[in-house]
Amino acid sequence: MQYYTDINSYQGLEKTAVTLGKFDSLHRGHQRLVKSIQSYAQKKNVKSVVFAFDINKETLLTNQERRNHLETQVDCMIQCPFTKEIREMEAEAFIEKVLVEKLHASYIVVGTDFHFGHRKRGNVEMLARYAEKYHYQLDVLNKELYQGREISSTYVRAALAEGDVELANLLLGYPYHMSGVVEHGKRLGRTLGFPTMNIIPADRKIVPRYGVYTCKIWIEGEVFTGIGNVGMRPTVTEEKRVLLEVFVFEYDGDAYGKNITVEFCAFERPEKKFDSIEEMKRQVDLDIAFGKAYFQE
Ligand SMILES: Cc1cc2nc3c(=O)[nH]c(=O)nc-3n(C[C@H](O)[C@H](O)[C@H](O)COP(=O)(O)O)c2cc1C
Ligand SMILES: Nc1ncnc2c1ncn2[C@@H]1O[C@H](COP(=O)(O)OP(=O)(O)OP(=O)(O)O)[C@@H](O)[C@H]1O
Repeated sequence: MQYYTDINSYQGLEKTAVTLGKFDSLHRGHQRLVKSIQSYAQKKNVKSVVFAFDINKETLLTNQERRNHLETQVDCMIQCPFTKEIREMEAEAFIEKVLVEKLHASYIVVGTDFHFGHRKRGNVEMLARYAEKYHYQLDVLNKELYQGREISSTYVRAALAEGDVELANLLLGYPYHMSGVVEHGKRLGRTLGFPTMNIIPADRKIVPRYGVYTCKIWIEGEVFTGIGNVGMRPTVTEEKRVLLEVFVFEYDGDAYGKNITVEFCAFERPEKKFDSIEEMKRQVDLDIAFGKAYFQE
C-alpha cells in the first residue's frame, strides 16, 4: 500500500476508487466503504484509495494502527492533516482540485452523512450533482446499524468510556487494542506474585474506562490470555500517568523491550484505591481467578 501524509505529495495518474472521511476507528460501517472501493477497483482495474482526514484529536486508532489495518486491503491511503488550507477549501473546490484533478476519481463512495469543505457545506447531494460533469460514479451507503442504532466512532468512544469493551468490539468488528513496548515498572508486582507487562498508551490513543479487563496479549506472533488494569494505579503511586499493566497467564519469558498488543475482551471492575497493598493483592488474586474462569468458558 502506498501511504501519504500530505495530499500535495500524491502524484498518481491512474483513475481511482475513493472513500472519504475521518475513519478514526475503521468500524464495521467504514469497513463496508473499504469493501466497496476494493470491489470497484478490482472490477474496473483502478486504484483503491482511502482518504482520511487527520483532525488531530484523541483517536481510537493511531495513524500507524490505521495504516496497518489497511495495509493489505487497499492500494493507497492518504492521511491528510486537517490544515487551514483543507478546512477552508470550498466544497466545490475540494471536489474539483482534490477528488478530480489530484485523485482522478472515477468512483466515490461515502455514507449518507458525509460532509466536507468549508463550513461542512459539501454533502452527498453536492457530490451527486457534480458526478456527471466530472465523470465519476457516486455510491452513498446507508449507515451500518447495530441493534437499530447507527454505528459511529462516537458510539465506540461512548462504549469505551463506560468500560463496555464487548459492545465496542461488536461495533468495530475487531477487538479494541493497544500496543507498546514493555516498560520496566516498580517491580512490585513480581514480589506480590503477579508480574505485569507495562505499556504506556500511545500519544492521543483513547483509553477505556479505568479498570480491570480480561485481555488477549500478542507477543512475537503468539497469543496469550491475561488480566490487565488500565489507569493510574492510585494504590501505589500519586503519579498522574496512565498505564496499561497485564498479568499474562502462562508466560514465563522476559518481555521487556518487546512490542506487544493487548486486546480488551471484557470489563471486570473499576480501578480502585486500596487502603493497603495487601488488600489490593487479595483483590488481584480474585481478578486473576476471574480472568482464568473467563477464558475457560
Ligand atoms: C489485574 C490487576 C488489577 C489491578 N488493580 C489495581 C487497582 O484496582 N488499583 C490500583 O491502584 N492498582 C491496580 N493494579 C496495578 C498494581 O498496583 C500494579 O500492578 C502493581 O503495583 C505492580 O506494579 P509494577 O508493575 O510497577 O511492579 C492492578 C494490576 C493488575 C495486574
Ligand atoms: N455506520 C456507517 N455505515 C456506513 N458508512 C458510515 C458509517 N459511519 C460512517 N460512515 C461513513 O464513513 C466515512 C467516514 O466516516 P467518519 O469516520 O467521518 O464518521 P463516523 O464513523 O460517524 O465518526 P464520528 O462519530 O467521529 O463522526 C463517511 O463517508 C461516513 O459517512
